[in-house]
Amino acid sequence: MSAPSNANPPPDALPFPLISLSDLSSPDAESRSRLAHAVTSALHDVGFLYLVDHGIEQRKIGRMFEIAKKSFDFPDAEKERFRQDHNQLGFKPFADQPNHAALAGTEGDATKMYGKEHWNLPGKWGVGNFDDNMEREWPPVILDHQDELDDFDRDCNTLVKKLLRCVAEGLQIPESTGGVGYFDELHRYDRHSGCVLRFLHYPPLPPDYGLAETGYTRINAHFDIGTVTLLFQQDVGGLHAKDQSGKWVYVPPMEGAIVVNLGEELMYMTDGYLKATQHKVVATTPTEHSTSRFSIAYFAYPDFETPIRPIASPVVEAHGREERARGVPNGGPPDGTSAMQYLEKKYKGIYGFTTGWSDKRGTAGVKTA
Ligand SMILES: O=C(O)CCC(=O)C(=O)O
Ligand SMILES: [Fe+2]
Repeated sequence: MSAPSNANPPPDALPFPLISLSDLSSPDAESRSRLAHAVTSALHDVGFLYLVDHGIEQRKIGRMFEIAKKSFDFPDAEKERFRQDHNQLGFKPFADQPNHAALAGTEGDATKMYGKEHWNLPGKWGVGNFDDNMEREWPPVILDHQDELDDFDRDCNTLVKKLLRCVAEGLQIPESTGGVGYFDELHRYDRHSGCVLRFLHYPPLPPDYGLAETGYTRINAHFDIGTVTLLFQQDVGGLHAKDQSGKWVYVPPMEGAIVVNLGEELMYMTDGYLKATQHKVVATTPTEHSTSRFSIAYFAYPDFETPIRPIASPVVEAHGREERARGVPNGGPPDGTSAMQYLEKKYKGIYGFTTGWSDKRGTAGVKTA
C-alpha cells in the first residue's frame, strides 16, 4: 500500500515538538542537558512529543506491523477463544468497546462510534509480569513470534527508561533519591508492573457509512494511565490530541517517529507538573474510512508497589502544586494508593473487570531477565 501524503509531514507541520534522542550518548554534558530539558519541557507544556533517533530499528517496527496485521487476519469467531482475561491479556473484540467515557475527567463523545479490536500481548514481561502469563491459550500467530515480541517489548522498555532518564534530569531529582536513574528503578524487568504491548486494528467502515461531518469515533477521548506511552503509527492516521489551548489537533503519522504521551500516574507523581493529555482516534478522511488503520502501543507503568504521590524533586516542589490547581483531572488518587491499586481501579472502570493481581502477587513469581 502506498503511503498517503500525510505520512511524512515536515517537522514544522507537526502539532507537537519533534525531538531527536541522538544527543543522549553525546560526550558533551551540555548537549545531554539540553536534550533532557527539551523532553521535560514538551511533557510539561503539552504531554505529547514526536521522537526520532530513538534507537528502535525501523526494520523491527516494520516486522511488528507485519505480525500485527496477521494477528487480526482470522475469523472473529476463532478470535473469541482468546478473549482478554482477568489479567487484561488477550484479544478485545470489535464489538466489545471499553467504556472510556465513564471515566471522570475525560469527555464523552457525541460523534458516531465505530470501534476497533486489539491484542494485549503476553510479552515475556506482559501485564503484571506474572510467570503464568503464557498459561492460557494464544493463537499460533502470537506463539510463533514470541521471541520477536519479547525482543520488541524489551526495546520499548529500554527506550522508556532512556526517555525517563531525561525526565529525571529535567526534574532535578536529587542523587540521594535516585538521580537520573530514578525511573529506571521503577521500570525493572524483574518486577511486577502493568507494562503491556498492544496491537490495535481499526477496520474500514462499511461503504454505506457516509463521511460524517464530525467523523466516526474509533476510541473515545481518554488519558493513558501509566507513566509514558510509545505509540507507533503507520500510514493511516486518525489520532487527535488536545493541545495546550484545549483545541483538538490532528497527530499525523510520521515515518520513523514514535509519538510519546504521558499517562496519569506520572502526572500525579509530578503533582501535575508533567501533563497527561487527552487523545482519541477519529476517522475523518476518506482514507481513514476505507482503509484499515493499524497502530502499536507500548504502555509503560511503574512497578506495582510504587506510591502514586508527588516525588522528591525541586521542580515538582516549586511548580507542581500550582499546576495541579490549574486543573489536574480527578484531583489525584487518595494517599497511599499504589500503582497496582490505581491501575486495578481504572481497569474496573474501563472494562468492568476485577483483576486477580492482589491475590497473585504474593504467590506467582516474576520473570527474570
Ligand atoms: O491507536 C492509536 O493511535 C491510539 C491508541 C490509544 O490511544 C490507546 O489505546 O490508548
Ligand atoms: Fe491512549
